[in-house]
Amino acid sequence: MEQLFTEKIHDNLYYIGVNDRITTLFERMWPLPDGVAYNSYLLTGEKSICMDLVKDFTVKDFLSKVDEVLEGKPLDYLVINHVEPDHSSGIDEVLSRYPDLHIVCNKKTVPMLKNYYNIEDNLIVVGDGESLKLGDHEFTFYMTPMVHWPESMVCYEPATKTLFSQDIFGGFGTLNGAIFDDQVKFNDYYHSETTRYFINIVGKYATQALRALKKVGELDIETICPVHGVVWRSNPRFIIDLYTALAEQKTVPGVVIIFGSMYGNTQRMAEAVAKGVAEGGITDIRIHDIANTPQSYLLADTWKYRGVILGSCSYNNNIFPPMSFLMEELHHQKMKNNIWGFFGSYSWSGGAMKRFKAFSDELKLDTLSLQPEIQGAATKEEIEQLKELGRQMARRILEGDEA
Ligand SMILES: Cc1cc2nc3c(=O)[nH]c(=O)nc-3n(C[C@H](O)[C@H](O)[C@H](O)COP(=O)(O)O)c2cc1C
Repeated sequence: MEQLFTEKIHDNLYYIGVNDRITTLFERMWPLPDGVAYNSYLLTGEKSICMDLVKDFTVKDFLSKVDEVLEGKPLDYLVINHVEPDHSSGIDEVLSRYPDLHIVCNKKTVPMLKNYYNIEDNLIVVGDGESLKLGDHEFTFYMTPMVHWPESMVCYEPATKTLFSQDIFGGFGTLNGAIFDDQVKFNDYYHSETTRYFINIVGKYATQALRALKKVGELDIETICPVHGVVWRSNPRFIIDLYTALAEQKTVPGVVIIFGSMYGNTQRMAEAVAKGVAEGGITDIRIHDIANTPQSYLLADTWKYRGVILGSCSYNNNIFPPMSFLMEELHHQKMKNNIWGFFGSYSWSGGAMKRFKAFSDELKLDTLSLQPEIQGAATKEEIEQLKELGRQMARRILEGDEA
């Protein structure tokens, strides 16, 4: 069991979240090498109000924290900014402890609460830009649809300039004793875990995220309380700017090469391409074997690097299946700021290169003209061609930098 602690954020506002060090894959897909926190917040005063809940198996710790702050007083309201079960599946136990609890939500949340939890009573429905007084606290709600669920909203308390931002501004990683941005070395660890969280969870809704960030950016904010990751009390602008840069997909002038290879021939081709990229003057180059690297990190690097080069062997008249899965996810991401390169290998009638071409055409990708398709083991001349593909990519990236 984790060390239980609550933390005062300011007068009448407490952190009552929990760390999950047990779940190894977020949404059963995205690796959690250092767990994740489910943040929840408790406001006290004339009425007690909880902002979002926690995942069902952590609810016992959560309820202990509620007890610690409320000292036997009842919980009056629960604001559900987002129904995703990592923030709501503890609700049955919370309701059995506090049966008179009223739930504040929006109209899209109502059918979801019925659908997941058979909850229909004691609901207070708020709309976009609407204010609501609960005891001596007053909140304004803003809808942020599809960031990253349809019913997602944020809740702002003007009196304290506090934003309860649900998944927006969240990141992977537990909170290790400290909860505030000024208590952690954000750039050492949380930065990459926040970036990966954004790309894996929110990335495919980047357009909606930009819309939400614009709305939120107009508020006068002193504290941001997200449902994952650190609480921003010293420099909330930092996380707003980081999320905005991610939503705009600002790429760096480097190249990621992702290859799929069963017997090593395509891997050797990837090494030759990388050599060409390096010869072309690019210093930031990553190579991933698609079979060894979780999709989560592949998506993070394709989002990050301006140059993306995919290479694959053929498999049953098609492309290597893990590459097919990656392309399906990349299709959802709708990335706009990359330069793409492709190479394929085959032995008889091919398959990989056809898929790459269809992918590039369908998404109207900015693709390099040289697209080597190589039978079996690459010859000396073909290795030179692969290096030229790398050099072509480097030229495009560096030209772009000068422009
Ligand atoms: C199970 C399997 C299925 C394959 N399917 C095809 C295919 O449909 N068309 C083709 O041209 N080559 C096919 N190949 C051949 C490989 O694409 C070819 O051997 C390639 O050079 C393998 O590259 P690698 O050494 O990087 O794994 C297949 C190979 C295997 C083992």
